[in-house]
Order: sequence, then structure tokens, then C-alpha cells
Amino acid sequence: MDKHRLPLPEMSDDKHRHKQFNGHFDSNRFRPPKYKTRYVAVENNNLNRSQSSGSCSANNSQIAHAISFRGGSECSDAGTLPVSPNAAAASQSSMSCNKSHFEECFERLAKLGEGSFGEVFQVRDRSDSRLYAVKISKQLFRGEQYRAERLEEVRRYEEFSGHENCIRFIRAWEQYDRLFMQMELCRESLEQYLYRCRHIPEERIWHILLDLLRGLKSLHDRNLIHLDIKLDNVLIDDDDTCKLADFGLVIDVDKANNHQATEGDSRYMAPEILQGQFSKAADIFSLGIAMLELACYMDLPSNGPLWHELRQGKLPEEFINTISVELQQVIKCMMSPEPRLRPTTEQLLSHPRLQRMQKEEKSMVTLKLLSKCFRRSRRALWMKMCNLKTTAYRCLFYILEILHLYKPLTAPKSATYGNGNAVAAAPASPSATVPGVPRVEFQLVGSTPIGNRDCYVSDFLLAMDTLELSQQGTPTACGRENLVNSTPLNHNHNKSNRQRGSSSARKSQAENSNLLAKDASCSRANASTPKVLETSSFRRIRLFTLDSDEE
Ligand SMILES: Nc1ncnc2c1ncn2[C@@H]1O[C@H](COP(=O)(O)OP(=O)(O)OP(=O)(O)O)[C@@H](O)[C@H]1O
Ligand SMILES: [Mg+2]
Repeated sequence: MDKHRLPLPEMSDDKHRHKQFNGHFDSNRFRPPKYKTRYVAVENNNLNRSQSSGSCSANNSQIAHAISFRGGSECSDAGTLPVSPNAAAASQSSMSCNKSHFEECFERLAKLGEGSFGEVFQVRDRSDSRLYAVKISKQLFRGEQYRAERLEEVRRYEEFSGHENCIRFIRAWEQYDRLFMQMELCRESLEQYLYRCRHIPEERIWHILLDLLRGLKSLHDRNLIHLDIKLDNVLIDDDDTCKLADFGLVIDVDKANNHQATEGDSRYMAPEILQGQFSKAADIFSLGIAMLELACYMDLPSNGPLWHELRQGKLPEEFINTISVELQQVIKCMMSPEPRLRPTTEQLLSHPRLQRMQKEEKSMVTLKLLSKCFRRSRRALWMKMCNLKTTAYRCLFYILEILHLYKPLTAPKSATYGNGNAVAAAPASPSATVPGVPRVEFQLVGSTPIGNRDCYVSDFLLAMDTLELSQQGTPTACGRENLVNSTPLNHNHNKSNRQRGSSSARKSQAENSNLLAKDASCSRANASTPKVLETSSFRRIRLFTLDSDEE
């Protein structure tokens, strides 16, 4: 009976759905396995490799070989590993303790993702302690042809590494019949970003489209096609710039139509690929359908009637109507069933909306540069003004001193207060010698706010200057009658007469909090003493932070 059971009908939805997310991100969940058409030898005349023949032999594959296509065959050291001082030691020791070049050079921190060809890890490079991503090919090199195909990816990564919207490539090597590629670490893929945000504002969608069109244009300008454009193969860096990645299927258009191409993910595949037609327009279709997925949070079918509908220009109303008509039109023409009717990257980049954004970007760059220049010159001017002000005060004191209206302070004597603590005595009050004038002078030195910023002249001075000022300065807190305000520096200095040998104002600043505590207890003992403004010490710290921010 069991043998004659009727086959179960295939369950398939007849309606488009939103993307599903079951709590944890699995990059492979929606990715059907790639169908590899055939293996064809790829020309690798320019491959720099010290021992390119026999790489699959057991012995030779134990040794790490650098892979580089840069500079053609003239690049003599491309085949020599290690490439960094640390790696040099690594290479020596790896021979002795059986550690791979990867393990010697990197600390593996996390797995970032996995595709049909490789696993990608977040690593820390031991030579510079920076974070990178390293992609390790999943399958062993099964032969020279397969190896050459994998190495083609290195050539492409190197080729597009300099473009702002393509992933930055660092270096590649092979060992144990595997390919290792070190590249810049990105924050996340566009697919991960979509799962995280779900609803992406349309303004952002346009920016993503602009980034990707720029990246794709750099390929198309060289007559190359990507063939695997999808959200998972777009990475976002820390500056929110989208970058094209995964150049594993990149191929010259002419070669592609010579049966040498491999199809990418079927969910993003252009319809004409089924007839073996590979063109730049196929990339435009893939980008268009990826934008549809991104803008409408739509789950793309990998086959079936819905797959065909999307390729016949029938876009589901309930999804497409959620976005603006302008974006709808762009997506629709990118997904046109007829490849010849699809716009090129250049035509798309000249879309009024994208043109406007590019202009805005340009002016933003200029504006950013200008504002940076302005901030720097403003700061320089500010410092000069402060110096001038200080000089003016000094001159004023000097003149007053000549006119005998002001007498420089002498070192204060020690005094003992009621609580038994010996503290520095208040300097002789100038008001005692010349009535009326000096009090104003003290306030000028000790507590003049500059402009509308919460800071003091002394804050802008070098350590020596601040000490000089404080010597002219404000009387100590304890037992003082007239003090209205005091910078902590002056207060600090007077209180720390015991440490007069110290030449560093910063050091005394560090001790400020201690002294303030003592001061507080002193104040408690003598209730009539006015309080010192403790906030001033906070202001000083803030000022330094402010300066470094502006840098
Ligand atoms: N530089 C990087 N920074 C951060 N994550 C990365 C980086 N490179 C790759 N990834 C993550 O690893 C995943 C797989 O990488 P990649 O697409 O290069 O592998 P693949 O095997 O060629 O994939 P595919 O099946 O698409 O061909 C990416 O989707 C991404 O999530
Ligand atoms: Mg990929």
C-alpha cells in the first residue's frame, strides 16, 4: 500500500509575502544553493605566485603563498609570504608548530557570515591590532582550474579596491588548498540592515541606490559584469556607505557569453539568464529587484509562478504602492522584461533625483571643508585674543605698579586656625595699602569670564603663566572676608603654598579636589567664611575637553 501512495502536492504560496524573521539572523536561510554550470579554465597569465605549479600537492599546499595580480608578473615579491614583520615570525613558527598563516597572523573574533563559496570571520590583525574581515574558501582546491577560478576573485577585489563603493581589499594568500582574503571590516550587509530596520526611509533607499549605481558603474565601465548583485553582497561601512562585495562571479561580458559565466542567486536573476544571455542589463535587473525588496520589505521568490510574474513586469500592487511614484518608476524600468529597455548605470545616475543628491553631496563636502577651516581659524583667533587680553592685563598691572597703585604680593605667612590646621595665610590685602583700587584688580585676574564661554583667562595660559597669575592672586578661602569669586587655580595655589616647589600647574590642579575638601571642612569651622565656587574646577576640565573636540 505504502509503495503506491500518491505524491504530495507541492505547497507553494500564490501570493507575495513580506520577509520573515524568526528572531536570529541566518544569512543562509533564504539562499538557494548555487547551480554551477561548468568549470572552464580561466586565463591566469598575470598571476604572481612563487610556486604556481603543483599547488595542490600535499607538501606545497602546506606553505602559505601570497596571491596578487597587482603590477603583473613584474611584482617580484608577491609570491613571498610573510608580508609583515609579525607575519615573518609567524611564518617561521608556523612551520615548526603546524599553525596556519591565518592563525599566526590573526586572532579570530567572530563569524560574520557565510556564502556558497566562503566563510567570513571578524579578525584582529596581530601586526597592527586592527579589525578586519577574512574570507576563507569553503571548499578545497579540487584542481588547478577550480583554484584559478577562485583566484580570479582576488584579481577583481584588487581591481576595485580603490573605489569608494567597492569593498577595500588588503591581501590574499593560499594555504592547505584554501584561499584566504583579508579585507576591510564592514558593519553589516544590506540584508542584515533590512532585517534590523524593516522599514527603511525612502530618502535612505535613494542614497543606497546612488552608492550601488556608482559601484556598479565602475565595473560596467570596464566591460565587466557582477552577476551576483543582491542585498547579501552589499556591505555597509561605519560611515553608512554601501559597498559592492563578493566579486566571485565577476566576468568580462564577452567571456560570459562564451559559456564561461556562472549564474548568481536565482531570486535576483534576470529572466534572460535562463537563455544564457549575460549582459550589463542583467546586473541592472538584479539591482532593481534588490531595491524592490529593500523598499517594500518583500520576500523574493527563488522560483515558481511568482518568480515569473516579477520578470514579466507584474509587480505586486500591495507592495509597490507603498513607495513613491518616482521610485516605483525607477524600479519598474530597471526590472523591465526586455534587457534592451533597461537603463544603463549612466542613464540612471542622470535621473533628476539622483543628480540633485549628487549635487547636494558635493556642496556638503565643500561645506564640511569650509566649516572645518572656519572652526580652526576661529580657534586660532580666539587663542590670540586671549593672549592679547592677558598681555593687556599684565601691562595694566605693570603701569599700576609703576604708579604705586598696586603692590605685588609677597609670600604669605603660615597661620593656624581654630581647628588646629596650619594653612597658608591670606596675602596682605592690597586694600590695606591703597584703598579702593586693588579689589577690582584681583577680580580682573582671578575671575574674569571670557566672552560667553564658561572659562577663565588663566585657563588659556601655559602652566608658567597660570602660576604667575595665581601668585598675584586671590586670597585663600579660609579666614578671608572680601572674596567674592575665585578661580580654583588661584585658590589652589594659595592653599598649596606648601608645594610651592612644584612647577606644574596641572599637578596642582589634580590636587585641587583634595584641597577643596579641606577647604570645605575649614569653611565649616569658620561659618562666616564665604564659599569658594567649586564649579570652577569643573569648568577648567570642560574647557580642555572642548579644545580637544575642536581639534
Ligand atoms: N568585509 C566584510 N565585512 C563584514 N561582513 C562581511 C564582509 N565580507 C563578507 N561579509 C559577510 O559574509 C557573508 C558572506 O560573504 P561573501 O558574500 O563574500 O561569501 P560568498 O560565499 O562568496 O557568498 P555568495 O553565496 O553570495 O557567493 C556576507 O553576506 C556578509 O554578511
Ligand atoms: Mg555573497
